[in-house]
Amino acid sequence: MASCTFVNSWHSPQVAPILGFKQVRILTPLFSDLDRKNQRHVFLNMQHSQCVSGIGSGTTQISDAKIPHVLTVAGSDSGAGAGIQADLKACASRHVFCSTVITAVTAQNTVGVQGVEILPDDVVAEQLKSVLSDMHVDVVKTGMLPSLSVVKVLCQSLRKFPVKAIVVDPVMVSTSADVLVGPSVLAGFRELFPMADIVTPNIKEASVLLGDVPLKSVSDMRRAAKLIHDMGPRNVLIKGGDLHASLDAIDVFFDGEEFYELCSSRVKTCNTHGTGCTLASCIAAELAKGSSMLSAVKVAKRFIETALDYSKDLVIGNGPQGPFDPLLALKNINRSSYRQERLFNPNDLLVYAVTDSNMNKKWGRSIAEAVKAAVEGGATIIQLREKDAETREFIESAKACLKICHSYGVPLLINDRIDVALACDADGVHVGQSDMPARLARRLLGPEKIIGVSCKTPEQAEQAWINGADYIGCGGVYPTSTKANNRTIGLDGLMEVCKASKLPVVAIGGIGLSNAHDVMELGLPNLKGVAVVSALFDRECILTETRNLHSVVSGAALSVN
Ligand SMILES: Cc1ncc(COP(=O)(O)OP(=O)(O)O)c(N)n1
Ligand SMILES: Cc1ncsc1CCOP(=O)(O)O
Repeated sequence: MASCTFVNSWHSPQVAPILGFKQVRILTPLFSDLDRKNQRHVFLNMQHSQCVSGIGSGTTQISDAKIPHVLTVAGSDSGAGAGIQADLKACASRHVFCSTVITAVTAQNTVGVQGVEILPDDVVAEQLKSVLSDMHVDVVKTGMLPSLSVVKVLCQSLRKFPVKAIVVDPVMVSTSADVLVGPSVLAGFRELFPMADIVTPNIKEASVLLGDVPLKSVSDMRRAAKLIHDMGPRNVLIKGGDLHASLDAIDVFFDGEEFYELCSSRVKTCNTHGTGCTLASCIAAELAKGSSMLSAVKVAKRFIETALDYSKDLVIGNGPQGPFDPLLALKNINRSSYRQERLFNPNDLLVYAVTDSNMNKKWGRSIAEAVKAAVEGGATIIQLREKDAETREFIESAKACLKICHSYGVPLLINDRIDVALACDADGVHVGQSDMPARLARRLLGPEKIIGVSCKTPEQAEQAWINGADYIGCGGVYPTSTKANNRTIGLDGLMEVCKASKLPVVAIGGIGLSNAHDVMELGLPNLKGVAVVSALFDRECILTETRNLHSVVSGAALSVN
C-alpha cells in the first residue's frame, strides 16, 4: 500500500460557520442542546413538511406546500453532460426545483473543452441576488467557480441570504482533463469551505486541494478526507471512481467523527461525463427534501450507479467521454418504434384482441404464439389480460409480445398491471372501475401511454375523460362466460354510453363473428370497434378467426360511414 505524507498548506480555519444553523437556533430553541450534525438532521426533516419563511424579519409563515429548492451556482456545459445542465437534470430526476446562477459558459462536447468564457462578477452577483432575494432556496450547490472574485461574490451573497445547506463540488479539472479553474480559486475555497455542509472532491481535486499530494489508496483517501475536513466543511466525501486499484467504486465519507467507505459496483462505461456534478446535485436535492447528510450521500451514490448502468450503452457524440442519462428516459426512445411513429389512433380499436391465459393453456399455446396469430390475422390492438400469470413470467411474455406487435405497428396494452406495463415499456394499460384510477395510472405512465377504462354508465364515461383516459371499453354488451359476475348492459346501454362519451369507445362482452355486425351497425360515430376474447382465443385457429372478424367489422364500419 502506498504511503504518503500530506503537506497541507492551509491552516484549519477556526471560523465558526456563520450561516444556516445559527439562524435556526435563534428561531427554534429546540435545537440548542444538539450537536451540529444532529441539528442539521432535525432541521432539514422539519423543512420537509413545513415552509419557514421570513427568517430574520420576525414573521414565520407555515405552509405545507413548500417545494424543495436547490440553487446551483455553476458553469454551463454546451454538451449538457455536466455543469448547470447536469444539475438541472439531476434535480428534476429527484423531484426538486432547481434554479441556476451561471458563472461561466464553456464550449464542451464529448471530446473535451474547446473554450471557456467567465462571466463578469457583477453578472454573477445579480443572478444570485435575483434568485436568493425572491425564491425560497433550501440548498445551494456550487460547481465551477472560475475565479477567486466569483467565490468572494458567492460568499458575500450567502452571508446576506442564508440558506439551510451548502454543497460544494470543488470543480477544477474536467473529466477530459481540461483545467477549468486557476489555482487562485484555492484561496477562495478557504473562505467558502467553512460555510459548506459538505465538500465533494474527486481524487484529483482532493489532491490539488492538499497541495498535489498523490492519493493512491482508500487509506490515502481517508487521510485526505480528514485534512479537507480541517479546512472547515462539516462533512467531506472523496469520490474514488478514479482509483483504479479497486474493483469497486469506493467513496470515503467523513463527518468529522466517523469514516464511512461507500462501495458500489464499477459500471463499465465511457459515459461518465458529469457524474461529479450529478452526484453533488443529488446530495443537494436530498438535503432539500429533508434527508440527513449520510442518507443523502447514500441515495446520491445509488442514483449515480443506477444512471450509469442504465446509460452505459448510449451513444451521444464521437468523443471518449459521453454524457449519461440521469432521467433514465433515453433508451426507451430507441426501443419503442411504435411510439416513435405515432400516438394513439382511435381507429386502432377496430379489432381489439384481448388474451386469456386459461384459453391459451387449454389450446396449448404460449401468449406470444396467440398474439402473433391475432396480429397476423389483422388485430389492430392487443391487450394482455393475464389474470393468473406470475409477475416475472408475465413481464417476459409481454416483452416478447411487444416485439411481435411492434414489428406489425400494432400497439400492445396490459390489463390492470401498471407495474408490468412500466417494466416492459408497453404502449399502455386497460383498467377497470375497481383497478388503479386512470388519473393515477396517467401520472405513473406519463402523457404518451394509452389508457383505456371500462365503463358501463355515462357518468363513468365522463369521469374517464376527466381522468385523462384515451378510450373507454363498454360492456358487457352481450352475456359472456369469460368474465364472471359482469352485468350485461345490452346494445341500449352501449348506445347510452357512446352518446355521452367524449372519448372513442370499443364494445366488449360476448361479441364474435355472429353479432359484431349488429354492434358496428349502430353507426355511432365514436364507437370505433369491438374487443373480443373467446371468439378469437378460445378457437382452434386464431389467425383465421381474427381475419374473419376483421372482415366483418371493417365491412360494417365502411357501410355506416
Ligand atoms: C377493451 C376492454 N374493455 C373492458 C375490459 C374490462 O376490463 P375490467 O373492467 O378491468 O375487467 P377485467 O378485464 O380486469 O376482468 C377490458 N379488459 N378491455
Ligand atoms: C373482460 C370483459 N369485460 C367486459 S365483458 C368481458 C369479457 C369479454 O370476453 P368475451 O369476448 O369472451 O365475451
